[in-house]
Amino acid sequence: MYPPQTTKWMTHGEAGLTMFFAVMAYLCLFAAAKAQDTAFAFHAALSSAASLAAVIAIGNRYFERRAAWPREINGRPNYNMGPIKFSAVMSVIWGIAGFAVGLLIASQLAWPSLNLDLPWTSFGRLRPLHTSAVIFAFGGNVLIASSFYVVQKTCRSRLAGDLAPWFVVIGYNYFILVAGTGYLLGVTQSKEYAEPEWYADLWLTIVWVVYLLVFLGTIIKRKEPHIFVANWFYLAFIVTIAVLHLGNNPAVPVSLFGSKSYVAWAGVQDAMFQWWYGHNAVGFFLTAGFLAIMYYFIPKRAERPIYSYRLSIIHFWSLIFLYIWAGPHHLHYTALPDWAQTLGMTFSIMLWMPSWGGMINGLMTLSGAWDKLRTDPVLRMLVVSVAFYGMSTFEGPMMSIKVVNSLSHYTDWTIGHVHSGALGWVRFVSFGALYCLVPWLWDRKGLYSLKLVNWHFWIATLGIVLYISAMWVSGILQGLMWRSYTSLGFLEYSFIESVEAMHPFYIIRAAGGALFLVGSLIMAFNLWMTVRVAEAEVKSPLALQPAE
Ligand code: HEM
Ligand code: HEM
Ligand SMILES: [Cu+2]
Repeated sequence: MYPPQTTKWMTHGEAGLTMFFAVMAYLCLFAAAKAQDTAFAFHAALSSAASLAAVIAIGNRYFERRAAWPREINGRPNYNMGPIKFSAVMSVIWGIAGFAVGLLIASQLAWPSLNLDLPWTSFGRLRPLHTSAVIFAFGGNVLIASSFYVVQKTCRSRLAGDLAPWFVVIGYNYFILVAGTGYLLGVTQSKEYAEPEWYADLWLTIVWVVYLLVFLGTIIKRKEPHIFVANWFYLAFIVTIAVLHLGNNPAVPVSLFGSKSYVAWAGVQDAMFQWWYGHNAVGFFLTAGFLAIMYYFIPKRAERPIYSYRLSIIHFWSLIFLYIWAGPHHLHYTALPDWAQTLGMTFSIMLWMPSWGGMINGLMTLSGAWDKLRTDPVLRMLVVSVAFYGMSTFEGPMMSIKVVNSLSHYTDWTIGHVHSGALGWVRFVSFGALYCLVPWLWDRKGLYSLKLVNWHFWIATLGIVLYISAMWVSGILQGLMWRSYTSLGFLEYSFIESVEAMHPFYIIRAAGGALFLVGSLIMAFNLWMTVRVAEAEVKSPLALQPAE
């Protein structure tokens, strides 16, 4: 916090960060000069420029800010909303980019000539760009923005740290920029959902630790005795992602000045680490974090208390305990010992129960307010997301059963499962949260247009239905074609015949993706107009300015 006197001083954070970035600017410039490959040179030069920009930005902020800020505004803590606004805007931008790349790779699978015969635009490089953009860039920003909002409001305390929250949101988005441009340039450590190379991983580690400190610090100085359940889910998300990131990514760089590294683990241990990570990234990034959103935004929007607070606590502990063990269901029928596969399957089946407990808790929160589904499309989006959550957490345990997996694995069925969770659950709950957050953050009475939310809802829902039903049919068809034998024991179909059979479904999927993208453009327009023209919340002209 700023010292109370009116003479202006640099805070420890401002001075420390300025020095840190000044040193970084120099070191990165040095690394760029010594670089062994062009991608590394590019990233080092970019980081040097970014560090310099950070020094200038911190200096500017110091000269322009006041000497001291009020601790309270109208009897409420001086909440820090600036970094949240930044993250919310970034999430929409990345979301649209990620969906557009999704549509492009979907079209490439239908019409391979769209690969353009260039390395930068090939499916292999664009696919991780898509997955990282939608999961980490869109999803990550929604999670950071909403967690910073929820933790402040439910703890009734301003975000811990002064520059630290800004460091988290800008640092995180810088990580995404480095990761994404790296994929296009062919930099990857070839671990799914953990593709960024060692230097990007190190940077993310620093950012993530600061994120944890800001979140914990805010909880520690809370004025509310109770820690609301959403914060438990956010905390599990932050802590577990840190552990997963550290466990999956130890690597030895070939050179300190080159992008290539070799992962420390080898063979089946590497596979196990990778899917312990991959599965729990689903469990703690795509599930726990968004469940936190569910537990705050649905009650808030429906103006009802959580159906059962006790169930939410049981939901929390059982979910985090069971998720951690289920990773081996990604490695059925591989070199992984059979007992480990069976363990993964068993825990996956058990996982169905807490998942549905959470779903029921979310849906039943609407008891007594069901009529709002008719009038409030934002609430409808939130509730339908929970229904999709229920659907994909029924499908997942089913697919983890070994005999079912022997059909579904390697096929589009998995892709369908992913997108029913990703589009139906993760995206819809995020859209709902953004529709709530933007008017709150910019002090608007409401959204620019609820009608447009309604259009978004129906267009996107149609897109999801087209996407996942096409993948179910093509996945099962693929699986059955691959395992069908003639009476003489030969394979009935060549592989290329199964590829040909997919063509119509890939077109349907691309159409579904296009609809989903159109829906999100409608959302971006609506949110933009909300900030620009929607009626502002009436404020007293004497109201104090919040510190951002
Ligand atoms: C416009 C919407 C979208 C389209 C058209 C789309 C399309 C695709 C395509 C074509 C693939 C590659 C499938 C393959 O390799 O056979 C893919 C993979 C993937 N997408 Fe999307 N996607 C969309 C939105 C999303 C969203 C919102 C998420 C969010 C969380 C997501 C997460 C993933 C993941 C995790 C994979 C990898 C799946 C796996 O390896 O099993 N996608 N997507
Ligand atoms: C109880 C909950 C769940 C269980 C037990 C479960 C189980 C499974 C299984 C068995 C697979 C297929 C593995 C394979 O054959 O390769 C899978 C893949 C996947 N699931 Fe789930 N799932 C659950 C929920 C979810 C949810 C809610 C999401 C998304 C938000 C999700 C995202 C994914 C992704 C991204 C993959 C693809 C991983 C890859 O191969 O790249 N899952 N899941
Ligand atoms: Cu899994």
